[in-house]
Amino acid sequence: MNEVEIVEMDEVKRIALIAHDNRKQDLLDWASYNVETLKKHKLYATWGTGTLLEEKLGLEVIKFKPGPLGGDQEVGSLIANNGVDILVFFWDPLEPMPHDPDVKALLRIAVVWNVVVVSDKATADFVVSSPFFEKKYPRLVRKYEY
Ligand SMILES: O=C(CO)COP(=O)(O)O
Repeated sequence: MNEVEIVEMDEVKRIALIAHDNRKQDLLDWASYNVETLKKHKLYATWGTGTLLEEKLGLEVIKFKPGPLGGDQEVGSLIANNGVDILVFFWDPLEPMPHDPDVKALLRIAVVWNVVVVSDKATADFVVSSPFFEKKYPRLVRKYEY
């Protein structure tokens, strides 16, 4: 058995929000419906997504660079340093991107650290209505040797 440690998620979740251009409206619609809930949490986003969330919904967001210019990697770095509890990443399943390796790396590192990963509205609805969304949650993370 691999050794694991508990990394407690607080009541206030650290949520990274990212959407590819074809999915930005889907993310905006979901965030708009849940805006009062999202206001209670700490939000991060890549530049384009964060700007929309600020301008359209008035959310307070800590923004990273645009996704294709390193923003996805910045979010990945935050995950590796235990700075994210939930990654809401509405990625585009129908269009190849110049930064596909960054997208894959971000999705991969989120699984390495057992972060909650959301890629579509159905899962987003389940996650936001989970009792754990506003409660502490003992996240199990494998203890890696290095
Ligand atoms: O390309 C993205 C994620 O891979 C999204 O980037 P923006 O939020 O900066 O548009």
